[in-house]
Amino acid sequence: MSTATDLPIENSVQQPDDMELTCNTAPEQDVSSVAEPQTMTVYLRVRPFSKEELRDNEDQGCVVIENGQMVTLNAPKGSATLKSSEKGIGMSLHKFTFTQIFGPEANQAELFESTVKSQMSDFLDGRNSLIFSYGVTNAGKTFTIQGSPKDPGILPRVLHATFSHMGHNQYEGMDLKPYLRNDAQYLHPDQVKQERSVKDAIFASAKEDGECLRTSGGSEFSSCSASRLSSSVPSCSQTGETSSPAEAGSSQFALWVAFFEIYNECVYDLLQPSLCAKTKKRAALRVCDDGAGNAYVKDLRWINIHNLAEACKLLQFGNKNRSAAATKMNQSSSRSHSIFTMKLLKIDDGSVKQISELSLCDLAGSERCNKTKTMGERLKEAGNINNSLLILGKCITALRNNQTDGMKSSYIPFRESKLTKLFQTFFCGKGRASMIVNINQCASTYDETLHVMKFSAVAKQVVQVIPEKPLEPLAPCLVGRDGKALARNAMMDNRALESCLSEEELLDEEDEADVTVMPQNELVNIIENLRAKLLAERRRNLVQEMEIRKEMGDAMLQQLMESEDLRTRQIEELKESYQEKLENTFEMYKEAIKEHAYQSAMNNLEDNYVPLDEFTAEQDKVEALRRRVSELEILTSGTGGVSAVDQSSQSHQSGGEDRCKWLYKEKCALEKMCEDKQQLILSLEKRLMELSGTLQTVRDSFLEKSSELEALQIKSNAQTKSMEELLQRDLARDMEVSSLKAELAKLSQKSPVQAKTKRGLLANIREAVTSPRKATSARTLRKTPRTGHH
Ligand SMILES: Nc1ncnc2c1ncn2[C@@H]1O[C@H](COP(=O)(O)OP(=O)(O)OP(=O)(O)O)[C@@H](O)[C@H]1O
Repeated sequence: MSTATDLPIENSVQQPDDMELTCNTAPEQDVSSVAEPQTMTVYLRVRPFSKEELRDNEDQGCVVIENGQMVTLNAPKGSATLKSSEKGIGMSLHKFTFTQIFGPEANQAELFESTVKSQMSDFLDGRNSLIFSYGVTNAGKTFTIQGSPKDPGILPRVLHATFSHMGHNQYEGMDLKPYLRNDAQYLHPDQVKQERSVKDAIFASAKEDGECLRTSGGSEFSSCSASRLSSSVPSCSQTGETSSPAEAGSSQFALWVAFFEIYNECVYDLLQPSLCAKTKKRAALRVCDDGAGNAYVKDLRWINIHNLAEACKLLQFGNKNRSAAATKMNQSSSRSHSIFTMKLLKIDDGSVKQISELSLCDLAGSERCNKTKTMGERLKEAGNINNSLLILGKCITALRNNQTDGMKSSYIPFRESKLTKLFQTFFCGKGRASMIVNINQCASTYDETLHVMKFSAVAKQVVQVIPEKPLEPLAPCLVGRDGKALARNAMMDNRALESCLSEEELLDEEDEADVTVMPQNELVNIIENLRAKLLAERRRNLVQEMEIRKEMGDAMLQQLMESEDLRTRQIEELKESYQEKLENTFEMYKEAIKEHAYQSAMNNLEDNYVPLDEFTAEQDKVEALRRRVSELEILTSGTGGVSAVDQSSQSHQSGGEDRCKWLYKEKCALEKMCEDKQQLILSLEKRLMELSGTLQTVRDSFLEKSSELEALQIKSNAQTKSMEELLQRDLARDMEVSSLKAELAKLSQKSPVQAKTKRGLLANIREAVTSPRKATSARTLRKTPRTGHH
């Protein structure tokens, strides 16, 4: 078994020729019992050339099957691939390996035996499976899935094997029916009746069509396949590959099938009887969510079948409804993805114990518009087909990328197409998917075939985790006749699904759950759960909010304290600076006052200057007077006690009293004088201050005036200069005038006419009046220029 080393589509184009694209090869492995992750199983089937193709020289050796697992693709002449490789872009030869390759000679039985059987076992053992065929149009996809009446494909063989497995243990009740995606429900007898009538109607219609088609020879698949299969194909139980009916014990089985197609992104039920009436427009079905993340087709018709013949009739009926539209490449080309789904209900004691699903999907052709020369409606179809295939490719690439790079979790666009939405569960651990790639060997479709091969190279790198036991959610939830759930496995393994889904997808509101079909108590439970979740979420949010608020409060407090500190420091600094400034100002004032006091003192000294002799004499006088005063004071104070002095100076008493009075008066006068002097000093000081102020003002104004004066001086200097210049010019002119006068005088002395002119205008007029001859000549003289002018 080789290892998976395939490169993604983008990279593989640039690989060197000798590099191989490989995939896991496990043809013989029974994967049903393996719980280990596996890469997706991808088979290749190469169909034989048709006569027309050989005639058209389509065989150019494009596809060379090297061995059971490897194939080489050689770009033929005229293909875009060859042209690109000639330009140095890409290469002309590509190698691919597959789980197993089936050449043109491989028949349907071989294919079934080697491919689908393991998944068949899964299905019969209660696990889900998906098989889809992929390839360009006309590559043999439908042939592989359905086959022909002579050569039945995988689907009839699966059905045959299933009925063989069920044997006689079929549940005949028809009152247990699949419900939603993985559940089952009990039906009322009325509902059972209804089911039967629907089935009969389909079979009646199929019978008519069968007759019609048989006569025209156009039927691809008919009930004759059933008889062919029954006679030629051994059942699984016969080959011992799956559990036999005996092993199933007392369990009974019910097989329900549905057949639908996805056409232009709309889901249509292929088992709707009304479809046979061609005038009626088909009703598109909705893809809903069952509440556990599984998509299902709402209102899809499920038919309970009991044998292969019934299954074949349904297939025939459904095929007729398929949107088979002619294209240039294949007149019977299917333009839709058709899905045939089987649901096997394992019933014990009248209740469903297990439900498994097996879907076979026949994808529409993967061709591109330019090849098919599609127009109008066909172009729209091609767009939708290619889009859903593109989304499938995207999903598979994203799955592979997420799996190869554990750190990566890119969005997987399952919800972007109906096809991938329905297949999603198979890629998320809820079932196994395998792919059968169909190719033709035609040179004309080489480029498309190469694209398909590259896609499959990516697909087979997708890892699937297949559980050993059936998954819990696959076990059914039984819904009673009243619509209430009868049993439910509480364990919902959403983890696997969530790991594949992005948050975006989980919150996708478009993904509507079909609540109308849910029983009431389940809805109540859902509401309760949601309420509990909401409460828990609110609580968590509240705690989170409180924590955030606390954090914010702490941060703000810290910030406030820091700013408070800063402000206190700033205030201290300001206080200090102001204090300093104040002290400086105070010192300045002190100095100024001192200076002023000194100046005042000096001025006073000058004013009150007294010569030294006078001052000494005066001082002596004052001293004498002071002595006398003190004597007198002694005398006056001791009048009563000192009788001796009284007696000795009795005669001088009256004179002393006078003297004392005088001295007292003198003293008072001196004190008054001192006081006056003091007042004078004060007033002088005041006056001095005023004068200083005035002086300052005068000085300021003086300075101002000086500067003005200076400016005026400069201006006047300039004016003086200009005046001087003018004067000089006048002087020069005067001199010129005087010289001219002198010259004139000289000339007048020489010529009398000139002198006469000098006499003035009045004298001239007078002279003209007195002398008519002269006046005429003067007139003549005045006229002359005028005449000359004319
Ligand atoms: N393995 C095969 N052996 C013989 N004939 C085959 C084989 N595979 C396909 N064919 C024939 O090739 C033709 C085209 O096959 P088929 O209709 O299955 O192609 P397809 O891929 O389903 O095309 P589309 O996508 O348009 O539906 C049919 O006539 C079919 O019988």
